[in-house]
Amino acid sequence: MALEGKTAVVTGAAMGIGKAMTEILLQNGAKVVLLDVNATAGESLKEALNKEYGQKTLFLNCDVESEEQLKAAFQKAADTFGRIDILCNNAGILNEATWEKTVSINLMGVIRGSYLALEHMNKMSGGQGGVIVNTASMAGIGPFLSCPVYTATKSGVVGFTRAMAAASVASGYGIRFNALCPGFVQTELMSNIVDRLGRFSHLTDATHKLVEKMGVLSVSEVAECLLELVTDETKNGEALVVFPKGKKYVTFSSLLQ
Ligand SMILES: NC(=O)c1ccc[n+]([C@@H]2O[C@H](COP(=O)([O-])OP(=O)(O)OC[C@H]3O[C@@H](n4cnc5c(N)ncnc54)[C@H](O)[C@@H]3O)[C@@H](O)[C@H]2O)c1
Ligand SMILES: CCCCC[C@H](O)/C=C/C=C\C=C\C=C\[C@@H](O)[C@@H](O)CCCC(=O)O
Repeated sequence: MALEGKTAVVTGAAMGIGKAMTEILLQNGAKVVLLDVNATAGESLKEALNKEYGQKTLFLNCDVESEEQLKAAFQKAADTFGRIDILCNNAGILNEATWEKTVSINLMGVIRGSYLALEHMNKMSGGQGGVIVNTASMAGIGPFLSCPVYTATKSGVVGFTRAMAAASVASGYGIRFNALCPGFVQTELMSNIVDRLGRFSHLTDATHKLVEKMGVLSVSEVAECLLELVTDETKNGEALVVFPKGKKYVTFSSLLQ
């Protein structure tokens, strides 16, 4: 998929991985609608990006926990740029103390965004198709001992993404669905780890040891992998794991073989 003339929506776009995703999509010719609850960071980033890339971005203050806000944001995106071709369901938090909120944002927010995007992208209802990339985590592939609920949300994102990829093929939606599964990435989400682990804060040292063992990625390394999942039209139903040493497409064994 060439990105010139295409429009992307990125959730959690104001900082971290979402900001890097936004930048690489702009660098490759797409228009980008940034959605985030952090209006200060989002507006500031939009201004900076419009200076660098021309009027090719829109920032909308949007909470992925809200069906109403997401619905309005997708409509504004379509009204402004005429189409939605790419969705990056990236917004996410890590907080085992507020685990219901973690589920609502990380998993339910991805489902909400995917279903609302279908209304605009689905070839069976007048859309032009496209691609949806859901930001999961390496914790969505292997259990992360100090974050069981976070692990559950990311495992759910992987499962939902793969099922939607199959449903899309069977239904003729014309939309590819892929999961992006980074290891540890240097962002705000990795700050104050002890406070994020809630009842598992006694496992902070074990977590730090895992970080040391696995290393830490830059947001740019993750964004490069997003670009691959967006532009390579052979990729559908994939889970791409990203490590500091490289990347790997996960092979899932079939239960029927
Ligand atoms: N940092 C890592 O080690 C790492 C690794 C793998 C996966 N991830 C995932 O990557 C995604 C981005 O995380 P990050 O590391 O860039 O974190 P971050 O905290 O730096 O950025 C997250 C962004 O999402 C926004 N956000 C949070 N809740 C929101 C909501 N309800 N609605 C809209 N926006 C919201 C925040 O305001 C922020 O701008 C998350 O899904 C996270 O689980 C992170
Ligand atoms: C505290 C920061 C949280 C960041 C969350 C983010 O999503 C990153 C997750 C990164 C890695 C998760 C790794 C999970 C690994 C498990 O599969 C574990 O079982 C691997 C054991 C590795 C080993 O000891 O050989």
